[in-house]
Amino acid sequence: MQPIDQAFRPLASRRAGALTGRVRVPGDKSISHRAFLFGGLAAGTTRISGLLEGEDVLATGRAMAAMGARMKKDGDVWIVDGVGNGALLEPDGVIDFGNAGTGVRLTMGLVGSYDFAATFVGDASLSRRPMGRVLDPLRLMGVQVVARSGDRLPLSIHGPRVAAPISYRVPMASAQVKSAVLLAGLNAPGVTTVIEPVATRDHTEKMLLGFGAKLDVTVDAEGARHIALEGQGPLSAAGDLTVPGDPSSAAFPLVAALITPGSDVVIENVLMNPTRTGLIETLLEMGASIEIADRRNEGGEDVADLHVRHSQLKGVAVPPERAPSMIDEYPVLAIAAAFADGTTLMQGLDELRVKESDRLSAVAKGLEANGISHVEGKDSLSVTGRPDGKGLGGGRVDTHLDHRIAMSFLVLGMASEAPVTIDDVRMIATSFPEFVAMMAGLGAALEPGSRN
Ligand SMILES: O=C(O)C1=C[C@@H](OP(=O)(O)O)[C@@H](O)[C@H](O)C1
Ligand SMILES: C=C(OP(=O)(O)O)C(=O)O
Repeated sequence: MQPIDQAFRPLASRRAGALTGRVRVPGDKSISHRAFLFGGLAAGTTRISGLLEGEDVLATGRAMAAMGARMKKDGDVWIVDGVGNGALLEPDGVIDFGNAGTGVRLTMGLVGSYDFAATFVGDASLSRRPMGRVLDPLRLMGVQVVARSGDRLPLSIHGPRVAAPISYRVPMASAQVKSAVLLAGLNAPGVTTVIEPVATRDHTEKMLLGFGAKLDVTVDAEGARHIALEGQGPLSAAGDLTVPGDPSSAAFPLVAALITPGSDVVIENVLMNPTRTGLIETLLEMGASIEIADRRNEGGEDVADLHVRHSQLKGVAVPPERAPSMIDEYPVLAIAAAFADGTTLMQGLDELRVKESDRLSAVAKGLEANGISHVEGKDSLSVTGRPDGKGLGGGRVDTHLDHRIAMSFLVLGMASEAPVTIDDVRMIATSFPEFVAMMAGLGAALEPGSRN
């Protein structure tokens, strides 16, 4: 049967020998969203280099422009003129965030403490994802919400005349929820505190400090982080801001090189913030040859060049407490595990069920279609590998509007015995528009696939 959406663009990936060369992945997606958000909010001009121009981040840029920020490009640099803290304008129309969970959740937080209405929509994937995790703390601050049942998009919010600062303990490991509450606190009088029992990526805290916010982080006896933000203070433009390479994008050429015999690849300028390096740690435990070269600090973040060579991997148990530092990397770790000697056990994966797709189920179905031995649990996945790749591949993978499922299974096809086809390549542009060209430049064979 023909797919209903005639625009689906299948892509096939087949084994074509070693991957070699030097590459630079695009800017970090989390930092790029925040660069547009904080640059658009802070008074003055912020010049952003290395910004990821993926669809998710551009949606955040458009949202900030709809609320009064001005942005333009000068060569490779984005120049953002912000409105000043507390001075966002009511958007005229509906704000469309497409596929972007980070974009919509952080922006809902940011505007939640404004006495105006804002309406948010997204694509079919985003409209299935839970928004209650952000709306619940916003309601405590006095925000009115009209949402589809189950707190899903499309939804409208209207902030109170004066938002109440709150102290909020984040019930799940989520940097998006932490950030949404802090951003709402920027326009509330007094101190808003987020208590984070499990540490997640810290870009919001670091960048808010860089923009001059008064923010204080302490750790209690149980190890929970308390992030206290003083609301309604001035935010001033950060001047020049450089976005380092995205470790979640680097994960794809990294795993592709590890599993494809003869490969030797350097990935330059990768963010090495410890809240983001769980995949590298895990792959090193699996026996990966990854040389972390030229560690340096750029704009307040550690970066390094990763020199990766094909390696014989072995299965490991990934500790569940590592999940927040590699949450977006489990799909591609499952592909690395398919080539490891023995079984790789991944636990603590409940959050994977509420990403762009139910990633636990999407990965398991993709592994199934390609002859990879695995067990899917409620919040776990174990994968048993075939180091020679024999008998692997030959399947067609449903990507469910999920860029990371698409890229992970294309990486599988680079080393499996039979080719792998994904149903649709388009979502890759949300986070890594250069992926297909970059991988082809390293020697991968990617070509249009058949529609059925
Ligand atoms: O704050 C961020 O920039 C992100 C946080 C994570 O989501 P959760 O907060 O839902 O874990 C991650 O999966 C997402 O890609 C980016
Ligand atoms: C989960 C992701 O993004 P988001 O939540 O921003 O859609 C991701 O990029 O893997």
